[in-house]
Amino acid sequence: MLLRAHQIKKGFSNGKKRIEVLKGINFEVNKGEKIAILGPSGSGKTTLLNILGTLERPDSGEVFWEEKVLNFRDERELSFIRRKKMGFVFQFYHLMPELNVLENIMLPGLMEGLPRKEAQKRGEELLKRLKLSEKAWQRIYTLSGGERQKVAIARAIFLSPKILFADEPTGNLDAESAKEVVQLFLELNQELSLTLVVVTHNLEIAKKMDRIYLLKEGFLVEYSETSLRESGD
Ligand SMILES: Nc1ncnc2c1ncn2[C@@H]1O[C@H](COP(=O)(O)OP(=O)(O)OP(=O)(O)O)[C@@H](O)[C@H]1O
Repeated sequence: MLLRAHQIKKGFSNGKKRIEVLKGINFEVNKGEKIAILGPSGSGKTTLLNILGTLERPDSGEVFWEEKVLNFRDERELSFIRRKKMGFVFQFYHLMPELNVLENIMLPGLMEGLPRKEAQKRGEELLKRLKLSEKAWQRIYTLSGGERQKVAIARAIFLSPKILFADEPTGNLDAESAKEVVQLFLELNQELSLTLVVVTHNLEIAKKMDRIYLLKEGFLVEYSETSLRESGD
């Protein structure tokens, strides 16, 4: 077991009103597995992903990383796991516009103290793998959405994480680019045994994963194809 969540609860207070978003989530993912999380808008998918990725603290419940319970008060431990073991990809890429493609990809390495030469070598290898070598020196604004997302994925896997969290990674892409990005996820999963947790609204993408979870009314349920059809989500 790589990552497990037990009875996660999380709510938010907006002024006087309090909403309970996650009401007791149980979740697990094994090494090398591909998981999709589906759910209506506002159901708490991002909140859950943030908690699994140690970016946000649950109100109660536990998250286990490789069977060890995480202490959400120990920011040093959390940040170590987040930086070394986890990669993140977002809908709007979150790339640095003032840097070129290669510099964006190298950034996690440089921040971990990797010598520039080594970081550049690794960055160039990744660009080659993604068939984006000729874009290395271009600025981000000159790339298409699909290319930007591939660069974001290269940056996310720069330090060889064990798990990649993707929050609506194709939400801003046309159908063709979305297909390419999903194909890249599947290849990386195969080649690197990269564990994937993908939040998506797209059922076709979800079906490419090993398992699908549905988040609804605060609870997460594992869904089979038949029950997905029946629920209409
Ligand atoms: N920091 C916060 N403060 C207050 N409310 C929040 C906060 N973060 C999330 N929420 C609320 O929690 C609920 C779940 O939000 P979340 O972004 O996790 O949903 P989601 O399923 O990812 O939605 P979408 O599919 O639209 O991205 C929403 O009602 C949102 O407004």
